[in-house]
Amino acid sequence: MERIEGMISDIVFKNEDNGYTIAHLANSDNEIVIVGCMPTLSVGESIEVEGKWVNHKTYGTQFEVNKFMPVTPSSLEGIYVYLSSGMIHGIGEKMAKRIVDKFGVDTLNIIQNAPERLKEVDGIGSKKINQIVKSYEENRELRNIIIELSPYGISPNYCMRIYKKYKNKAIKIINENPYKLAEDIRGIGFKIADNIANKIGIEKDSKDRVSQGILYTLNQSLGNGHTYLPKNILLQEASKLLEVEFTIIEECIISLAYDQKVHIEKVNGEQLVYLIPYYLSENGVCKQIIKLAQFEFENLNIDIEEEIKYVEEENNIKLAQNQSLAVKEAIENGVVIITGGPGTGKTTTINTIIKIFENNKKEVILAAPTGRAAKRMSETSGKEAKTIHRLLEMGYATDSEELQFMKNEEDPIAADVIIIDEVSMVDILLMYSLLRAIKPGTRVILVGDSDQLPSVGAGNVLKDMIESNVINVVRLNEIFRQARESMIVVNAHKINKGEPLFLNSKGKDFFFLRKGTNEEVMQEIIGLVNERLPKFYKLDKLKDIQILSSMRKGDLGVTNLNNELQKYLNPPQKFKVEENFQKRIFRVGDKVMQIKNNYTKKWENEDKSDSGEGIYNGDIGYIYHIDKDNKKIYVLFDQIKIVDYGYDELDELDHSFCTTIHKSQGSEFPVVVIPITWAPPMLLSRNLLYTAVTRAKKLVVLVGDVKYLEYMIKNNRINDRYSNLSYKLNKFREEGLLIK
Ligand SMILES: Nc1ncnc2c1ncn2[C@@H]1O[C@H](COP(=O)(O)OP(=O)(O)OP(=O)(O)O)[C@@H](O)[C@H]1O
Repeated sequence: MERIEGMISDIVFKNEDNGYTIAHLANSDNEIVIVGCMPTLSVGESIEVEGKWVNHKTYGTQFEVNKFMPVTPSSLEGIYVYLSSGMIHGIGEKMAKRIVDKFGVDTLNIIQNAPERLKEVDGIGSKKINQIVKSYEENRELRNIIIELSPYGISPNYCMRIYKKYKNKAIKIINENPYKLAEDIRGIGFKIADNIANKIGIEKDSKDRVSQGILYTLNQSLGNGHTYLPKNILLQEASKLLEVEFTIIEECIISLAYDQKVHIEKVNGEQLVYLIPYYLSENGVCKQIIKLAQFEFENLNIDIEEEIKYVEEENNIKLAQNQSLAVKEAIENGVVIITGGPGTGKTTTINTIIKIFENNKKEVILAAPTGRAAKRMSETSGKEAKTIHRLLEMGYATDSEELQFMKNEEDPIAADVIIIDEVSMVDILLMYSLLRAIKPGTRVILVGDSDQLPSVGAGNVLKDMIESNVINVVRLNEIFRQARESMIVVNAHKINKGEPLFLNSKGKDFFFLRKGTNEEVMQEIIGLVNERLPKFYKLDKLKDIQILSSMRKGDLGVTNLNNELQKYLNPPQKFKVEENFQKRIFRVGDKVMQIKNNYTKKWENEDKSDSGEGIYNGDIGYIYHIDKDNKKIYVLFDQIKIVDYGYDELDELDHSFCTTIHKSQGSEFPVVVIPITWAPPMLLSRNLLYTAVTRAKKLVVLVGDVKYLEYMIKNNRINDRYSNLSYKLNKFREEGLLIK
């Protein structure tokens, strides 16, 4: 039996007769679906459930509840979480437990009114008491948040997140607009915010509530990649959420449009509703691409054929017809897209383009959407490549607390040619930020593989641009001899075409190991990564091998795989310091991943002779040192960058012995191991398999049941995204604004 604690964020179904309930339970790790007899459950309630994971044929992985019990936020657990949260200097988890064991519910009262009594706890002397009292005072705001929000069922853990986000403005913000919590705090949904609003006395059909519900619905849809929602879909979704009539929602949509919070666009008689930044970005991308593409360049006075020949001789290759075409298009046009799968010569083409421009004294700048993709581009081109964020000089403007791009139309990037790699990962907002910072006259070359997973953020930018037929596109479709020898490359192309794969050819680099149950798959993966692969291929088990899973939850999901793999790949040892944090163990030597962009996170090398800023979503590092006294974990990224994380920043780190396929986008690893087992159909998709397989450079090992592999190859149901970019590019062209 497993136990999970969390807060009820949604009740999906309740049978009033027998109490059978389906609900969402959210905690700091994730949100899960729980099912069982829980007749008294209400949204916002903190509970602990006991039961087991099951796979439902239609609804996927669920937690079947045997027993559930309420957790009162002001209970000992709450006080313990508050004390051990890292907010109170001088108290760690063990000390917090000793204090709570000693004083129980009276703990906070003792700290405030009789701190001397803390001496009754082992390990606390006068110095520590002073520290505790001082930070207790400093934490007045957090305490107030806990007191104020506890009655709404918000646990201290969430209070801490709220505090971290809003600091001392928290109470004011929540009282003015409790719905902001749903937008800003991971794990708090609209329903919980709505619960607070309800208790504050906000009416069900009040304009504020309905407007917030509409904005929330649109914000949620961004998570599915949509840049807008058709009005009829928005009405349905919002009325499900708000339980009010369509007419009220419609009125509020109009008034939101009037207040310039949303934009309503009519397309072929249908109304589409956008959040403003997404509307501006979609239009902005169209306009800017047009300007860049329409620019009439002065003749470079070069013989392109000769230039290509020169580079070919220098590198002892002969470009394929489409590679030469790509080079020509790049030289003659303001904008070109070069697309192709693995091994089709994108890198070779980019390098030829760079050489020709540089031979002609043109300044070429390279960039990619992630740190890892930029690093790889630097390695393959031998020339510095930046992240797009760095290229756009993300930073703080004077008098502003918001991070923004310093490069824009007023201060554009100075370059003759800008080449962007891995464009499939660029979302609509970033594409607009990039294009608006490029002045007409600069050539833009966008390179990517449109069959990879689309960007995490909204939009389907690369695919839409290609499908629009408005921008010059060169498709590289020849797989070169050298690449053809790799079954990884050959099979990747087969996956794309929906064909059966070549598996287990002797001496090759693509294997499928058949295993039946989840337990067998798990044991096989552990055996492979811990012993057989490192021994046979002389690999470093942590650095060279990456396990990728399509899911977070379940036996073979990322969370569980990480827990299991940690036991084998970095087991506890006497000299290895470790720290428990929210049910996870962080241990020196652990492989970890930064899970959100942190543009201002500082790093230094060991002797402090080099330093910089920025650790990005998906960056992988290793725990290097844990300083328990100062509550800090030091992580080493890229072999030189040492970054310290306070215990209150550990929600930015995940273990990464195994990561999701989504997070692996833009990265490459020598060896990739992927469990292939049952998962919800949307996670058994062709492009997820394609992205996972193409991350490997030397070896792919799939472990599981071949029937799911076959299902994935056939399942080409790409989750459609609402995006209007392709349509708009065409519209502009029809109106004569774009000369192809
Ligand atoms: N015109 C060519 N003639 C012969 N070999 C080529 C040619 N172009 C590329 N190759 C070779 O084909 C292989 C794949 O090329 P390249 O690395 O440029 O492709 P890519 O599309 O960037 O691949 P990936 O996405 O897998 O990195 C390399 O070994 C490269 O040397």
